[in-house]
Amino acid sequence: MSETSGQLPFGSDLTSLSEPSASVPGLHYTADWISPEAQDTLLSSIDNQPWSTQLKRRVQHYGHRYDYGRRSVATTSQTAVPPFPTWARQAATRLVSEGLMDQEADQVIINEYQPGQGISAHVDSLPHFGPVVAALSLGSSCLMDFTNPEDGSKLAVPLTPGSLLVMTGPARFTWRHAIAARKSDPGPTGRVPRGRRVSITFRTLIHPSR
Ligand SMILES: O=C(O)CCC(=O)C(=O)O
Ligand SMILES: [Fe+2]
Repeated sequence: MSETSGQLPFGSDLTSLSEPSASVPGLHYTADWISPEAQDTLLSSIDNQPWSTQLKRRVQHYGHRYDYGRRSVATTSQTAVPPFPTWARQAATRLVSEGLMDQEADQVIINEYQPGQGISAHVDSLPHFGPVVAALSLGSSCLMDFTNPEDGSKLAVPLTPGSLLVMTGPARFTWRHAIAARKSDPGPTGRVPRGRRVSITFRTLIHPSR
């Protein structure tokens, strides 16, 4: 794999991608972190939540709400933010027991992407979130684009359903991550159409009261 750029193999046969960290220091990818059955169960739990389906890009927070517009952790609406459901607590505990997070996550965000939707390049808020960010992918695959603003290095990481992506060190603090707003991704044998993707991101808050 190229050190600074390139596209990893992407397609239905992608089962053994194991080292995007070879190119992005601090990035750890685990395919099949949860089974297909567990993915179905999680998606059902998420889909049975009584939240709005009217939002263009559906977002749900647990534990605390982070307001991307204001770049702050919302305090006024704390009571409107549900505590972790059991499945989120179990996953947060597992992340610690497997040594992937030092501290148990106390904030979870769920993002839903319909084909054509993405997320612009960013670093998760440095003042608000701790040193490890872990994202679990459900539903459709997609490519996540990592860019190092210091030297322009790029890497596209395929996120397959059931996979876990953990960002630490430079991957967390320096590199930007993004998902292009498009309906398909380039693959080795042509375009790979996207379906609905749901991600669950686990983070720790540095200042929960701010
Ligand atoms: O959808 C994802 O996997 C990533 C979401 C993300 O980067 C974020 O909410 O900060
Ligand atoms: Fe992010």
